[in-house]
Amino acid sequence: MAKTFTINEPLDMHLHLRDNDMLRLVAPLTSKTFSGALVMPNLVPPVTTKEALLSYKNRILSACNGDNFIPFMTLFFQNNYSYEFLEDIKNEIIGIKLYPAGITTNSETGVSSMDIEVLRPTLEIMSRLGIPLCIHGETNGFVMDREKEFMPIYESLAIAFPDLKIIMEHITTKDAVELLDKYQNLFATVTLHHLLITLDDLAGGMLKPHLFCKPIAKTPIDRTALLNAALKAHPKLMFGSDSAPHPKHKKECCGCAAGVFTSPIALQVLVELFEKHNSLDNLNDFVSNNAKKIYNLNLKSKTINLVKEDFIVPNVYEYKEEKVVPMYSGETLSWSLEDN
Ligand SMILES: NC(=O)N[C@@H](CC(=O)O)C(=O)O
Ligand SMILES: [Zn+2]
Ligand SMILES: [Zn+2]
Repeated sequence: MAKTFTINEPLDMHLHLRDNDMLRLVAPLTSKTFSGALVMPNLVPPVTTKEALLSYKNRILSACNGDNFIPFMTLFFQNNYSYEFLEDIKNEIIGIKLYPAGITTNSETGVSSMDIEVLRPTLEIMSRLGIPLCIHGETNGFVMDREKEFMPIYESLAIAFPDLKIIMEHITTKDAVELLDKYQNLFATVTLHHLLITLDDLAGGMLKPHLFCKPIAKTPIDRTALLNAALKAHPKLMFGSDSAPHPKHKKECCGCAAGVFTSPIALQVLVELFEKHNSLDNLNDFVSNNAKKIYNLNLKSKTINLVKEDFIVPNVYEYKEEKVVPMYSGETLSWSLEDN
């Protein structure tokens, strides 16, 4: 008999759903298997108004085929948000996402300075209203050092705003894992791919554009630290795939866009990984319970069964003119979704 594993209310706490046909293509691949996901606001233009946020949420829901799925919406951080605006939008959002300008895909209108005094007015309002702050934490230094160089900024923010929940998004370093235990108000997401790959997988042999993302994959020491924290379901660490689809022609070209597309394989590979390390007992915490506690989420029940049967990852997912290549395209995974 096939071996099975059950995940209750899986959550993806860092997801890019894009818009238009790409949204129609990728949203069902998450809404089918996850109970909810924190949706990133880095559209072009970014989500900065209540109207844009609510209409994006409606477009997401209509792309989800009626699945039992909650898109947790985020707003793109700007320094000029007023108390009235944030109080009014508070119940529609799970958090606000801050990007240093130009540091990653569609972040051009992000903040041009991480100076605490510049950020203070908005962060004080968020702190008072209990709105979490999600951050893409990289400087514009040497690419392998960008996250490490951002650590003092996380520390200053954690100290200056003790009541503000700060989420270090898609952490990739041992330094970030260690910082989690230093400040009560610091939390983090980690992706699937950063638990699996290092810079070697991306660029050690033939260049693999589909593994290129920001922050870039780091060293074996970093990967081990991330993996150990995930496998023990560190209570301040949540699963956030950072599944970031880009059209195939924008990945397989000169000037490859940053982002790894993992939505359709995430749960299967997580089960495989946690099984391999004898940690399946912790997987429900890592992929659901930790996020529920950190963000105080109430969800409708949703049970996802996986079976130990081969799943051949499609070479490409397509809808109309859109084509997107998933991580592990064409490879065989050892776990599948039950109804696949
Ligand atoms: N991770 C990435 O490499 N890309 C993300 C943006 C982000 O999460 O930084 C995207 O939107 O494509
Ligand atoms: Zn990012
Ligand atoms: Zn992202």
